Amino acid sequence: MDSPSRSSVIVIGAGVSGISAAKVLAEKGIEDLLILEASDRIGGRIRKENFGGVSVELGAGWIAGVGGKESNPVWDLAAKSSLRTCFSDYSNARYNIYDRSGKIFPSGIAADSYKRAVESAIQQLRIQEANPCSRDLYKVSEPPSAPKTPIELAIDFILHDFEMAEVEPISTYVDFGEREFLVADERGYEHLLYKMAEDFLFTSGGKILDSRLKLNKVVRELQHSRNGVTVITEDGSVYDADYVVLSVSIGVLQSDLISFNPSLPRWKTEAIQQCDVMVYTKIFLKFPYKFWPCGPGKEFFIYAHERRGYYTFWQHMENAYPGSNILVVTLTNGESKRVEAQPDGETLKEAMEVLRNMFGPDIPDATDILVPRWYNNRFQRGSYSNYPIITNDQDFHDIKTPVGRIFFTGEHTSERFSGYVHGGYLAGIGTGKALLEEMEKDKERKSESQTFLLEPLLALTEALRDSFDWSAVAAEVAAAAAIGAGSAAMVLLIQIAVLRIVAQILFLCFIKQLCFHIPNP
Ligand SMILES: Cc1cc2nc3c(=O)[nH]c(=O)nc-3n(C[C@H](O)[C@H](O)[C@H](O)COP(=O)(O)OP(=O)(O)OC[C@H]3O[C@@H](n4cnc5c(N)ncnc54)[C@H](O)[C@@H]3O)c2cc1C
Repeated sequence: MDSPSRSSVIVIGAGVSGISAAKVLAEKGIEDLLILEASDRIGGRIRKENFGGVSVELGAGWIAGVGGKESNPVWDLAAKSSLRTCFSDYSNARYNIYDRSGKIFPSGIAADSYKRAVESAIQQLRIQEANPCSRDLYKVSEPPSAPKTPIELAIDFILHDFEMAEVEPISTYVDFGEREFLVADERGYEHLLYKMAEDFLFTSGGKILDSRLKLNKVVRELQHSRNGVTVITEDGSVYDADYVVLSVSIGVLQSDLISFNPSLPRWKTEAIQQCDVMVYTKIFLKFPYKFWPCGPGKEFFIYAHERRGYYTFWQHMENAYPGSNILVVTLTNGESKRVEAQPDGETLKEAMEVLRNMFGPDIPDATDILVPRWYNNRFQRGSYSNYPIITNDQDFHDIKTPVGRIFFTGEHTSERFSGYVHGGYLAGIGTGKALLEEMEKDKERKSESQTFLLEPLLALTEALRDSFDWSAVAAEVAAAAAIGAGSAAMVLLIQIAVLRIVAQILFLCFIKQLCFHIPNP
């Protein structure tokens, strides 16, 4: 447990948005800045792990949105940090759709089904654009019309759960581009965060600056008032700050991990509850050798099953790490939650059965499996925010609007890029700047109100002091003495005189106090 301390700003969460907000503040000279992170590492949903001899990305893996008119800032950071990436195009997956007997659907059938599914999704979008009140009509994993055949189900899953560009309302997005690059670097995607933070969170020897970043600090309560915020962590530590930047995920905001005292206003809690949370799970399987096709256009393949999203989307890691013999299968939402709740051995059995359906009974067993659990992680509660495709501007506005001295950031507060690393990065920068402006305004308000009110109040104090008639009090006391010692009248007069002096002193003290504690207007 730490002893109480006070900072100008406390940032809660050391994911990409928390770090980018903190960087903006640190660069503008906010020295007493503190980051509190619940887990034992920085990165949040950017997380690498060593598996099967290479670094695999359990969370974000792609730098999405490259090659357009505007430059994606995360792509720029990656270039500056010499992060190794490889081009990755999962739209090719549509030509590698396997049925349950291991046959690949002829490309004509696949292309036709795909075209029909895209057209139907776009048609739904148009209906929704014309009738924005029906926003609940169209949500991921609630396909507008229920497709019947396994191939249609598989395509529908790919289109909606992977939000492929064809069905996104592109008009609302700044064009960072449609190309995607897979991070293939042993240092992991998180290397970008270490690079971002190296100037202000680490010593020159690479050690964490304990005065700036505290790990394993699970924030449980925020007590806030117009004068500041008190942050209380699970281990009983108490930290005071003028402002807090809260960068935890939308899933955490929807959970009861952090309580607010006083409670958040209704407009805020309603906006938070409006947003869906997507669960997206990449399961990694290590094999003794390759048995899947590996040529150009074969990085991704799809399994068409009558159960939507059942081990549908597969990728091999030969492009990123040749010779690694690793396959990745992606599950989402209901299937993710189901798999998170069962032992990994069960998941391995299911995945092997699917692979044997596609590639025959003689393929080798996987030698290792890695199943991330984003939904059951109480510091995440899901993978990323998933706003219904047509979302009311007011919801975005309310989700990021500060409540008193608590500022909200995170990928879910990014209107144009929610769900993405660059969304989190840009949201953090935006929140850092907004907070700096607020701090500046606060300073101006304080000095204005002080010069505005302080001077007249001080003048009033002086005038009262000067106008106090000491000689009249002395005369009253002398007159009382003349009337005669011991008389009741004299005692009364002396009491009145003393009371007047005490009242005057108290009044002067009160005015002085008032001058120095003028609250913010
Ligand atoms: C499986 C998966 C795949 C993804 N794929 C991609 C992709 O390919 N490309 C892409 O651009 N994006 C992808 N994303 C999304 C991307 O990872 C996120 O949008 C982004 O990393 C979110 O950053 P953030 O700072 O908003 O939140 P986070 O990274 O979640 O940071 C919040 C931090 O707050 C901490 N925290 C939570 N509660 C508390 C508490 N009570 N007290 C203190 N600290 C707390 C958490 O531990 C965490 O470190 C993926 C995400 C997942 C999970």
